[in-house]
Amino acid sequence: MANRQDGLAQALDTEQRTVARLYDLLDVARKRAEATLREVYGRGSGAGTRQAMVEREALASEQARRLAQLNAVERGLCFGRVDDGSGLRTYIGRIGLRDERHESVLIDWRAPAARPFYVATATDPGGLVRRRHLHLKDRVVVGIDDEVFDLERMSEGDRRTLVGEAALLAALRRGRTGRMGDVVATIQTEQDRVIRAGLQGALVVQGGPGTGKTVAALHRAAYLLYTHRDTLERRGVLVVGPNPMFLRYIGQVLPALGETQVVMTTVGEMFPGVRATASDTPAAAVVKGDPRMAEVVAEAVRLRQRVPERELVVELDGLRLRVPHETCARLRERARAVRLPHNMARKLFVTELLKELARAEARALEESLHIEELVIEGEPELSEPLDLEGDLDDLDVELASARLWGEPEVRRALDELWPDLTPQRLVAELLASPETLWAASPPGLDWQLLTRPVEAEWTDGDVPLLDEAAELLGEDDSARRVAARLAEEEQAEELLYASEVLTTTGLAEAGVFDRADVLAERHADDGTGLTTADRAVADRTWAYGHVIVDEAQELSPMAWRMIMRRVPAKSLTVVGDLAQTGSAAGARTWGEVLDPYLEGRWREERLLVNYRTPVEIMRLAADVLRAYAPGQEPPESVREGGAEPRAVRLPVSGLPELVAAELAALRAELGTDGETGPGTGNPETGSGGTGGGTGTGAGSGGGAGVGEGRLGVVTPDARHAEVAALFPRGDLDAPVVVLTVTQAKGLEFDAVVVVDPAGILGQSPMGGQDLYVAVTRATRRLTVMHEGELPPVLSRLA
Ligand SMILES: Nc1ncnc2c1ncn2[C@@H]1O[C@H](COP(=O)(O)OP(=O)(O)OP(=O)(O)O)[C@@H](O)[C@H]1O
Repeated sequence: MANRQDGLAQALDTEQRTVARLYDLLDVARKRAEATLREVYGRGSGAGTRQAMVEREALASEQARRLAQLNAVERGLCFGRVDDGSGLRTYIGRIGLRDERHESVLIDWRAPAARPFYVATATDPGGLVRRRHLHLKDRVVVGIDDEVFDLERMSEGDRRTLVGEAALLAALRRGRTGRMGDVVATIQTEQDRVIRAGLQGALVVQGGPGTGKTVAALHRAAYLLYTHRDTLERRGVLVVGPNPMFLRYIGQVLPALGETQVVMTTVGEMFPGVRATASDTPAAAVVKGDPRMAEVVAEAVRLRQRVPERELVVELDGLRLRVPHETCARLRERARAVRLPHNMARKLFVTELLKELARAEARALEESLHIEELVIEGEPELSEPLDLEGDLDDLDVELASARLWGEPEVRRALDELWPDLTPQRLVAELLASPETLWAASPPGLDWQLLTRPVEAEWTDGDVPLLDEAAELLGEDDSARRVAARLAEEEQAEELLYASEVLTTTGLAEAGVFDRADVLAERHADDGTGLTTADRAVADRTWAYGHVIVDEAQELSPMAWRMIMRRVPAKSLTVVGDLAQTGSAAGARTWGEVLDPYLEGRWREERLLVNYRTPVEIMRLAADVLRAYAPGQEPPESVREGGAEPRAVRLPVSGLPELVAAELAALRAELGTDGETGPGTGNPETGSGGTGGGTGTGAGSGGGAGVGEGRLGVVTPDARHAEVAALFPRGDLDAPVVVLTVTQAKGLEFDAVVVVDPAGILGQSPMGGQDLYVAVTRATRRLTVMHEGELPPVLSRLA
């Protein structure tokens, strides 16, 4: 025993020396980046061409970005080591570092050389004899976990240093922080396959609750940006999540990994300038998500291209300008035939119709002259009838057209026939008009479910319709382009000013980092001061280099159309669980949603191990799954030994007391766990507080707020307000959060109280799936609160 203790102390000592050296190198790298930054600013801003200024900004931006990255990796810089049979040790960390001789001493986790750390297994160790997990608190090595693949090939000394509780389980024992952390230290082999899959093509990641789909998808984003930096920095990566709450939950993961070129959004936010705040009934959501809605929108656009029944008549200064129905119809066909979007084709229609109006004006004038039988004194009487129309040459017509364009009466008439439309106006007016809906809908579509007042707020289901409309209408984006150019110029000036301030005031350390953060956001290539992400977000037609869709089972066919437009190269990661589909408009199979675009050219990886929900809770969840999604298999849990889930019959007014008791029980549990940290028994407690900042989550450096514990109360939609009113308002970081099932999707809590399971089951045709989602959110404790009878599917709790 004494020997083993000595061996461990020795191992800790050795690792400490290595780690200290790595931090020294990190410090050196930071100083270098700071010095370069200082030097760049020191060159002054007044002198030089615009070209020189742009280059200077680009260099500064690159260095600032580097600095931001070096700062982001402070916690848990190095978390692993692999030994091969020849005695070679390779250290794995959040970033790659080289020593003074330019030799690689720390391998970035995304680099190919780091792969063995993630893929070695007992049956296929890939030449490794040992994998070691290092646990750091600040810059100190506080724990070591070893997995030995080949004891025979280890030296006696090394054998004495073997230490080990599985790093993964240690990571999983932490209390939740309310934010997702990164898991670079404990990525599992099956997840590694997902993370490092090639950039090309579409990959579906199907897996039950808690199998690490989200975590793997986000690490994949970081991996792809690292491996295909050139392409993806220019084009960006889009991550689509189910709701803003979820985006806040995962929002910390990528910055902690040092990546800032990722746009995170929801379907409801994907149309610039629109934010979906209302929701549809399940039945309306199904109709809005139906792929036939593309035809409805297209028909709605066509219906706005009108011709007058008999003739167009415009009254102007006492004259009646008439254009016959046939002429208007011919012009409409001609404008449609160019196959341009509506607003572009309008230009053609309007130009031609103005010419017709110019001729009509000449005709009307001629007629009026005839009528008045105008005889001008001293002039010979007209022997020939007037032919003002025939006398018009092209230039006359053009001039007359321009004049007519300025007449409000004429404008009104043109707008009536072929209006300039925004997507918002088209869709709002469509949904507010039963006549148009009826006329635009194919037979069999329940358009009656869609009607709503014209001023109603947007829903998630409306956004793909707006996007569809924008495609068909086309944007006259000249005003937007001018505005964007002005904004860019303004930003460049601000940057210049800020640099001058920095140069004159000197670069205080804190100032460097503040500035670095700002600069790191800026794009190095174009000198405009906008990041790829900034530009992508503002541009509906932006083509991303890669798109990751999380909780992808929720998306309707119309939402898929919108997403596919954003990624013409069809480089996609689609992450979800068909057993958790809560939206009635969502997916039943992956083929059904993807084949229309990919024709079978997608592959699927399955994640089968649940890292969140303990065995005890999963048994109950499996009952729900069997009842409501009989074809689906629940994942296998790695956690066990937790509390058995229980049911409590109570009125809602008793909830605060129940929640307080659950929280106390949880804290007692976490408090105990907090005493027994991973590895050597050293706790890694309390270093991360509330999970803001760069919470490093699993096994690599604290940040989990152990001992606090978070509890989620999950309610049916209809009872959310009533339940939420019983608790002080809490966001994700608060100890108690009240959520609907939709909001809770993708999130997790140490303890969960599910309120009114019958209400959840009955709230939509997908109520069974909703209940499955609700009961799989807990990492430790689950309580079901019911007022009436417990639904039979939960009879295990009776
Ligand atoms: N390799 C790992 N190491 C440590 N923790 C992990 C690992 N994989 C997953 N986890 C943890 O398991 C939990 C569940 O992961 P995640 O939320 O990604 O699952 P999911 O498959 O997206 O779940 P859901 O379908 O319910 O949204 C998270 O706390 C995550 O940090």
